[in-house]
Amino acid sequence: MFFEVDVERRVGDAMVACRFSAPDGLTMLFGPSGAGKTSTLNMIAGLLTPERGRIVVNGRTLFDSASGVNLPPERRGAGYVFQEPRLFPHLRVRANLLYGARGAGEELDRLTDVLGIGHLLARWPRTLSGGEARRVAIARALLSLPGFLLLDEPLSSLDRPRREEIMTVIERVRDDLRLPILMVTHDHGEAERLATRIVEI
Ligand SMILES: Nc1ncnc2c1ncn2[C@@H]1O[C@H](COP(=O)(O)OP(=O)(O)OP(=O)(O)O)[C@@H](O)[C@H]1O
Repeated sequence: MFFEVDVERRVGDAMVACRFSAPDGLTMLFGPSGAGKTSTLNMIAGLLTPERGRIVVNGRTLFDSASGVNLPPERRGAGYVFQEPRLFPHLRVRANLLYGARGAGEELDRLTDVLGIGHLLARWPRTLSGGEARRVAIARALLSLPGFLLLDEPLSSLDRPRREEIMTVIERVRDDLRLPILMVTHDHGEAERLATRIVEI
């Protein structure tokens, strides 16, 4: 089973509850603004602690309130592409990509090629467009050789040709690398095309 998630927690005034399991492929979290999609990703990444519940990814228990398991984020193996790219502003693009990278040099070359960011390596993050920064964030997450991917609206602020390219990258990660992927979107077309299963929240 790729994901077995059952979490609950109050966030501000809202009660966030999410429960699903996914045997394989890409799971799409779909729901209205404020429903708790980002909070759910944060709980799975270990950035927010559920009040109650259990998170198992690829057979590894990351969190279990009943038995007191709560792995720290760095031991969970998540590659997280946040809603905003969150690049380190004091590091050029190349250093951002290499931060936490565990892949070999060829992997950097291959990914920069696939994501069309090879010409940006010497730039500072503040000089990137929204779409460029997002592509760097996706490459950075993949270069850490994660055990699974959390993608929070990774295609927003991209133009149509670039969206197509990134969707192809995501499909490749889903089908060739067979990494468990949990992704958030508001877009029906994206959900239909990429999702193995859709979880309404
Ligand atoms: N730091 C915070 N303080 C108070 N309330 C918060 C905080 N962060 C989130 N919330 C509330 O928790 C609820 C869930 O937020 P969350 O960001 O997880 O929703 P979402 O489904 O990802 O929304 P969106 O699609 O707009 O990104 C919302 O009602 C939000 O207002």
